[in-house]
Amino acid sequence: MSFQKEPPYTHGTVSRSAIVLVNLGTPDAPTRSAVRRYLKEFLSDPRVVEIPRAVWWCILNLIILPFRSGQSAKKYASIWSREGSPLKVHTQRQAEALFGALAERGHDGVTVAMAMRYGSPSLPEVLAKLKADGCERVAILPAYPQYSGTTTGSIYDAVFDHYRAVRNLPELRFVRNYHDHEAYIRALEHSVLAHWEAHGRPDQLLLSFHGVPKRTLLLGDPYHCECLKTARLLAARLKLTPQQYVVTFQSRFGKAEWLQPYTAPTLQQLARDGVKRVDVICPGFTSDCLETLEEIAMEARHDFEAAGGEVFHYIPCLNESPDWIAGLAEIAEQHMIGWPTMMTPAQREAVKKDAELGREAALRLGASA
Ligand SMILES: C=CC1=C(C)c2cc3[nH]c(cc4nc(cc5[nH]c(cc1n2)c(C)c5CCC(=O)O)C(CCC(=O)O)=C4C)c(C)c3C=C
Ligand SMILES: [Fe+2]
Ligand SMILES: [Fe+2]
Repeated sequence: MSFQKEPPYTHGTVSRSAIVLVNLGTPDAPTRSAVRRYLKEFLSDPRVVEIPRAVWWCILNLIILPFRSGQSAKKYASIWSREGSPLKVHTQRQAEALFGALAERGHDGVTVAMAMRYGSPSLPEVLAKLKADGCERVAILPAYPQYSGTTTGSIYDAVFDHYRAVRNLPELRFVRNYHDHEAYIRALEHSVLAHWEAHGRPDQLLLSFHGVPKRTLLLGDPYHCECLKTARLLAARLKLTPQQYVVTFQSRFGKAEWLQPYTAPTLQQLARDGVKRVDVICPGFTSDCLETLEEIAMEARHDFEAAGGEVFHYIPCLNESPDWIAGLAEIAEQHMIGWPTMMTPAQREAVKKDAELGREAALRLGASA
């Protein structure tokens, strides 16, 4: 292990602060080879699949990647937009809107960047760029409201791994979760109410969260409890009785038991039980993506209708809704307490000048060494 060469510390610099909005990641293109590259990186993360490495290496490389890459590529092709993968497009727009919202709240000196845990732009490249730009304070804001070791925990790993080689570290803050944050629940509530105002109310509201292996719950992962709390808080805001909503888990992967009840069989059962209209919301996803647009809005709709259900509504993710951008700004603000984010133009000028002085000093030192 060797540390990076860095410019010498320049005393008295008014440095910058940054928020990094981090999402899961997505392939670069809806093609077999791009999906394979993405799945290989994602599914090689020991936080995601907790199977002894040698055994998993064989399963992943000999079975999963050869078969799943092509199948998933077809699914990605069905949701791909002209601008690219919906997950990345929404995360980028959220970052831009968050920058605007923070500026409006007076946090002029704050950079907002987006990064992907897998694929691009990668966390290491984004964190390195922030350092090069003189950011000495970094807050990591995962796109996941509910904490899970498989997602949020893995972002912590990637951030720490990156900084292992850095000598002069920034001040670091992590948003661990916001499953019960007032601003998040409020944004969900408004999104559901707006949908019901436009389209009327369903017989049942189904809240579908991404699943994880049941084993992770038994080993202490709080994800399941946080999903249930989100659901309970949202149902209370919507004044729903326990009979009017159901919580399910989707996207099961492999043969092991995952969190139950599963989304698709529940929808089929609801249809068989005579539920005519169901509305589905996916509160654990803050951006629409493959799992919501294909697995829910296409596949799950088909499952419900094929089992006799009549009307299926998918309520979109929070994406760039003004309520959610305000929510993100509130959450970010709470993690910037104590940061000198309200820079005057003179202070910003000083940042630039100090950075130039630092570079010049580094060059002089380099030349005389
Ligand atoms: C193999 C195990 C998986 C675990 C554990 C897991 C947890 C998990 N994932 C999300 C959010 C997303 N997952 C997405 C896609 C996706 N997830 C898995 C597997 C696991 N996820 C796979 C193999 C895939 C790829 C698609 C496929 O081949 O089926 C996505 C969408 C990405 C996109 O490009 O649109 C998201 C978002 C959470 C929140 C989570 C645990 C809480
Ligand atoms: Fe997933
Ligand atoms: Fe899926």
